Amino acid sequence: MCGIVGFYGPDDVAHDIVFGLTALQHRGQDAAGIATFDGNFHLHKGNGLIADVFRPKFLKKLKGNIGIGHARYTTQGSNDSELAQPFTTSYPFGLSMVHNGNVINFRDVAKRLHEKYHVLPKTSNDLELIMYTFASELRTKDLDHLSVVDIFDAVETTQELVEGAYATITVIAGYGLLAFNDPRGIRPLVFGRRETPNGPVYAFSSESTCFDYLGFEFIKNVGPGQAVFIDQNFKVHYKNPYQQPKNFCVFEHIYFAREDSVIHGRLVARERVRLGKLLARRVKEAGLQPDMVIDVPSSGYFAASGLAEAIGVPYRRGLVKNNHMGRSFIVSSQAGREDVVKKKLNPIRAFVEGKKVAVVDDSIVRGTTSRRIVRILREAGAKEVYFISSAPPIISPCIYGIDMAMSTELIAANHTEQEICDYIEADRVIYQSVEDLKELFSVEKGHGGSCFACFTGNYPTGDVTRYLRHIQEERQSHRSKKDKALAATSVSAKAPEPTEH
Ligand SMILES: O=P(O)(O)OC[C@H]1O[C@H](OP(=O)(O)OP(=O)(O)O)[C@H](O)[C@@H]1O
Ligand SMILES: NC(=O)CC[C@H](N)C(=O)O
Ligand code: SF4
Ligand SMILES: [Mg+2]
Repeated sequence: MCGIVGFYGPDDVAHDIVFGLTALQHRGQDAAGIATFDGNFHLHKGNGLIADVFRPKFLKKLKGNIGIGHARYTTQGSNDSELAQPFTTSYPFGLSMVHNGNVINFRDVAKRLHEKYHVLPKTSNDLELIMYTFASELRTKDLDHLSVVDIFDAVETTQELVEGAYATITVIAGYGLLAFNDPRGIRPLVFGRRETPNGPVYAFSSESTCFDYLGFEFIKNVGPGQAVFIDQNFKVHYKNPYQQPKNFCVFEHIYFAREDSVIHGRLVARERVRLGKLLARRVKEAGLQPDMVIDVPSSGYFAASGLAEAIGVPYRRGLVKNNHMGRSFIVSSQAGREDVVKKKLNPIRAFVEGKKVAVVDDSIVRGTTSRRIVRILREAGAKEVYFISSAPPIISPCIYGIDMAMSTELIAANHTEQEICDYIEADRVIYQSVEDLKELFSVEKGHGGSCFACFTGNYPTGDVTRYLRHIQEERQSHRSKKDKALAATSVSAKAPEPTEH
């Protein structure tokens, strides 16, 4: 995931950036960063949530009427704070860049940068590869008179060379604010504008929800291969330098994006209700007659309400979530995820006791959440528990910016539905069908093409075996380091045994 924003207007933009990132916090909790420019770049980044990283004293230093921000959910490299975005470079121009996504041909891109430009990325964050490819292409232009055509040319070469998913925003010092998407538009990016007494402010954001908070008017999606550049005179330039057929991530609709965001013209909440309604047929075919439908908060809510409506049984909130625990799925170690799930959800016994409960979640990834939930519902007295997933079984890793890259972790990649049901100790497991999902997001229904790779194994960028092999090795080494560190912390954080006197 990752949340990105960029602002350019007549006044300082740091506060807008912080508000914008806060609205996108659900997209990344590992680290956050902001870069602004007022003749010099001002950069502040660190590990943690937006509210922790950007205390008021740091905000004061972030001067400038142009800037970008990032909420990171690590998919490449480690969680170290120096790998947090934005990244900056000073040659051939001052550039500062953020991205959401994942580069999959990073070895080829790194090799070319080295051989052709003698550039060596300093870290393992894939953002550097996009940024240096773009910067290196700018070097080939007339550096005294960089034009909009030159900028879009450099975007085109970057889009041709860099494979994978990348929605990007870049401050080009002294020139303006640029946003471009990968050729297939896998990740979301929207463009908007707000009028102020001093002139217009332009903004880019991963999701439109951020515009609602900040009073921006939506202008357009920055879709497949598209680029938008706002120059120093606040003139907006559009170009589609290099496009491939659209393959927007369908999982953004199922889970990642916020319910109040509109993505490619579709309100996320409404699509989730539709997904819930589609599940009704499967529940009926299985002969299930639940007494109530409950959701796994928060992201299961809309699908649960859609299912309840379609099968004519009451919806209840049967599980209460501690909102301060964050998303378990994007915690980067298994031990950490289990800890979050444990502390996060509490059942309402009076509602579920003695009932046949259909519990709806957006998806089952590793099975950590579902297993725990079935258990707590049974402990609270539920007579039967049917676990219903509004996503189909996830059988293949995502390589486009979602951290479920290891097949070994995906429960549906290696187990039948019955085995999953046994593992999570439910009376029945029901999944959305891939056909129904494809029908809902079909080209005919005006959605354009979608990526369904984690449900089908067909990747829009073609054969990805080489990438998968490499990333699995890399993940394994980061994970084991992380899990060891977490285990060590939980031991040292344990209360000391009372001593006898
Ligand atoms: O099978 P698992 O590996 O447990 O992953 C699936 C769970 O992860 C997500 O929830 P999460 O707690 O991350 O966030 P949410 O509060 O936004 O639903 C998702 O909504 C599922 O509940
Ligand atoms: N989820 C993302 O978009 C991650 C962006 C980038 N690959 C990183 O790890 O920082
Ligand atoms: S593989 Fe799945 S999660 Fe990844 S981009 Fe495609 S649909 Fe989205
Ligand atoms: Mg969840």
